[in-house]
Order: sequence, then structure tokens, then C-alpha cells
Amino acid sequence: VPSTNITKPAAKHDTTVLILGGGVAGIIAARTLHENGIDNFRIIEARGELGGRMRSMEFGATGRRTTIELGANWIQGTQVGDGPANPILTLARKHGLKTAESDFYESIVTYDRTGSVDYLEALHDAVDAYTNLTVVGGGRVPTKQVDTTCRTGYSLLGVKPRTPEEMVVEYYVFDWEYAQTPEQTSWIASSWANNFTFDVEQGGFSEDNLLSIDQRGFKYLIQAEAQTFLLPAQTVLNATVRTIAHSDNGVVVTLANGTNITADYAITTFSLGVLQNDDVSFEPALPMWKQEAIQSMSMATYTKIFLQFEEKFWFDTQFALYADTERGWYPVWQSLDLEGFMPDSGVVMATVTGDYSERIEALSDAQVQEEALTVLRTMFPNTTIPAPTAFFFPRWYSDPLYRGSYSNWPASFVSPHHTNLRANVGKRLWFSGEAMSQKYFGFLHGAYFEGIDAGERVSQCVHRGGECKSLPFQESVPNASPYII
Ligand SMILES: Cc1cc2nc3c(=O)[nH]c(=O)nc-3n(C[C@H](O)[C@H](O)[C@H](O)COP(=O)(O)OP(=O)(O)OC[C@H]3O[C@@H](n4cnc5c(N)ncnc54)[C@H](O)[C@@H]3O)c2cc1C
Repeated sequence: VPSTNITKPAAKHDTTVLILGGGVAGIIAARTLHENGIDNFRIIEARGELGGRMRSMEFGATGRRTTIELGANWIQGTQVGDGPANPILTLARKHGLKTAESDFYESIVTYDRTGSVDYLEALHDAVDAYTNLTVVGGGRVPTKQVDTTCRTGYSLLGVKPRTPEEMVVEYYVFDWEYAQTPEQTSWIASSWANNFTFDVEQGGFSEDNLLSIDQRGFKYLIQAEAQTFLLPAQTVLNATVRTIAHSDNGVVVTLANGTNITADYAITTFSLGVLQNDDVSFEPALPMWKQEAIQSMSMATYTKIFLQFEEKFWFDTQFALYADTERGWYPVWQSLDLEGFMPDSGVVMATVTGDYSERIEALSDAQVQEEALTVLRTMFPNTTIPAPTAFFFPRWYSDPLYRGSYSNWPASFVSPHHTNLRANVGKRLWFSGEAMSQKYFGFLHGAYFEGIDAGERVSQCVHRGGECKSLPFQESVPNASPYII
């Protein structure tokens, strides 16, 4: 039941705008309010620091600690000449973030169940196949063809991986980015997500990926940006939201400790996973059109498994692939112990995604460590590999503050679903965050642009004395070609 505070029309609220979540979207929404002359807002954040899924930690044996990134690590798509810049790159430049260029397709070696085997040609074929997939997928937009999965797309283009090598190179080019399989992913939306970020001819930033190697953590850039405008009183840390009550008169947010905070408007930036899992409840419940949209988008999981060893025994490239007979089994290995990265750190990491992330989160650390070591011993049959000096992996999927890593667009998520996912509910409750971005879902820059958009819209509401320009929504999502049975 909403607090009586907000049912009284003239009630004075604690603040004008509550920004729920202190990740990139929340901080940029706050900055946008500030730029629009609105400083009567508060960011409510469950953790003890800002940054959200930009999250780092100190890792390694005593005396040999390195900052590792548990979440976002790359600026994906940078800038060509004076063309459009990824806004995360702009922040990185502004705040002097230390980065290194990732070379996914040249600084790489390949392994299979017998050890080192060169199948780089298959990798280059997979890169070409993926480029073709995104060009043809993108071409379905102007011709108004129905969406389908990337698996269908690949098959129509004659790409049908069967061998462990063919499967792992496809995995690397595809799943390692979307954190789900081609079967689970929209052909059309993944094509434009790729093109709008990486393809300069389609308005993208660039093909490049910059890895943060800054020992202050990648999060430093957004925390430093927050410092430029945010006052301590505008941030409430260690405050977990349990309930968001909304009505025509405002919102009441109830925290886990029982505190109520009232506001004229709320912008939630919680991850799609949080919205899907009822970690936060809405009163009244969100309308069905909103719930259908939330449950129809996918939350994917991308898991980095960090191992530190006394001595480096592995490849001298940035990346390595491991082709198992089981697609998705510890397929991508990334070395941080390299000149220009984190030399002498002794750190190598494996990545698993999607169902394999969910699988390992249900295992103990010791079990996952043993599986990862077994793979390394297969890759390096002539090396005696000791126990690591440190081991860690984050459990994004189980974490009630995230419930996964980032959103991914499935083929069954149609255009009106997206419209409904972004739409405000009533005039008081607004939605932001990476998953709401049509062009850049999943990316840091998606969260950034959605933060600006929500900040601008709510600023308008405030300046027009409650006359908001609502986003469109549809009560129900029709079938474009209904079945005749
Ligand atoms: C493993 C991983 C790798 C990634 N790699 C990249 C990459 O290389 N490049 C890239 O561009 N993007 C990457 N991403 C995606 C990127 O991190 C996200 O798109 C972006 O950080 C999302 O920002 P946001 O503000 O939308 O959400 P969030 O950062 O999730 O912000 C929401 C905030 O809400 C808080 N919160 C949640 N529930 C509650 C509650 N009940 N009460 C109070 N607070 C709550 C959370 O703690 C969080 O701080 C990666 C993400 C992960 C997890």
C-alpha cells in the first residue's frame, strides 16, 4: 500500500527525483538533471560505491596484487578521426584512464584436446562469416523481413559448424560478445548492435576495443565523472531498494532497513535481471504490457575466471582458444601477464558465458578451479602445472543486484516489446539502464545514452510542472501475421 504521503496532492516530497542505482546510467542521469538545473535528487545505491557493473577488485597472492575487472573491461568501438566518439572513450580521455589495445584476431593462438594446434584460418573464416551475418541481418530491416535467430542466419549463409574447431571459433566471434548462443540471439538486433558500435559506415565508433588496465579500476572513469558534479548529500550508499510505490502524485521508495523516501519522480536503472526476478517489487504491480516486455528480453551472463600462478607457462599472445568437443567448455583464455598489459602479474583468465556461466555458479570454487586446471593441462600436455596462487570468479547470475551480466535481444523480442520496455509507467516512474537501449543494449555506452535520455525526459517533467512527455507504449503486442488455424 503506498504511503499516505503521496496520495495527498500537495504533499511535499523528500526530494524531486530518486535515481535508483548508481551505475553508468544512474550517474549520467544525475549529471543530466544537474545540467538542467535540477540538483534536488538522490542516487540510491545498494553497494558501498558507485559504478555498478564497472566493478574491480584487488586479486592475487600477498605481495603480488593486481586490479582485475569483474565486469565491464573494454571500451568497445572508439573513434575514427573526428568521427563520432564512444562517450566512454571521451570519459576515459577526460579522466586519464590507462588502456591497452586488444587484438582479438591477430594476437591469438589455438589449442584443442591434443595441445597446440593451428586453426587460425578457421578463425579468420569465422570472422568473415560473422561480418556477412551482420550485413545480411542488418539488410532485413529496410526490407521489412521478420526476425529470426542468428543460428537461422548462419545456416542460411551456409555456415554450419560441426567440428570442435569450427564451434570454438564461432563461439569466440559470437557468444564471447553476446554471452549467449546464436540460437538465443536475434539476427536483426545483434546485427545492428554490432554495426552501430563497430561499423563506421553505419554510424559506429570504430572496430577497436580498448582494455582498461588502469590500476584504479575501469570504474575510476565514472567515479571521477561523478566527482565533477555530485555532492555527498546527493548519494545514499549501502541502501537496498525493496519496494517502489508509484501513483499520479509521486513515488515512495522503501529500503531494506524500512526507511521510506518520497519523491516526485523515480528513474530506475536496475538491471533487466533485477526487474525480471522480482528483487524489487512495484506497487501497484507493473502493468502486463510492461511485465511482458521485461520478461521477453534476455539477461545473459559473461563470467571471467581468474587464475594467478607463480610463474607464467602459457602463451605470449593476448588470447588463446581451446576447442573442446563440448561447445562452450572453457573456450577463451586471456593473458594479462604481457608487456603493455599487466606484466609479471601471473594472471591468466578463462571466460565462459550463458548456460555455462549459470552452470559454474552452481559449483564450488574448488570444482571450477579443478575444471579450469584440467583444461590448462590439456592445452599444455608437456608442462607440469601447479596449483594457482590465487583463484576467483564473480557470480553475476546469482547476485541479487544484477542477476546476470548484460541484456541480450532474443528473436522473439519484437519492436513493440522494446518500445514497452523503455516506456514510463504513469508520469512518475521512468526506466533507464543498458537494457533499454535499442542500438547499444549490453554496452556501457548504451547505459550512458539511456542515462542522458531519462535525465532529459524527467528534467522536462520537472520544468513543466508535471506535464511530462510520456514515451509511447502498446497495451498488447500484436502478431504482424496472425495465425489462421
Ligand atoms: C562481466 C561483464 C562484462 C562486461 N563487459 C563489458 C565491456 O567490456 N564493455 C562494455 O561496454 N560493457 C560491458 N559490460 C556491460 C556494462 O557493464 C553494462 O552495460 C553497464 O555497466 C550497465 O550500467 P547500468 O547503469 O545500466 O546498470 P548497473 O551498472 O547495473 O547499475 C545499476 C545499479 O543498481 C544497483 N542496484 C541493483 N539492485 C538494487 C537495489 N535493489 N537497491 C539499490 N541498488 C540496486 C546496482 O548495484 C548497480 O550499481 C559488461 C558487464 C559485465 C557484468
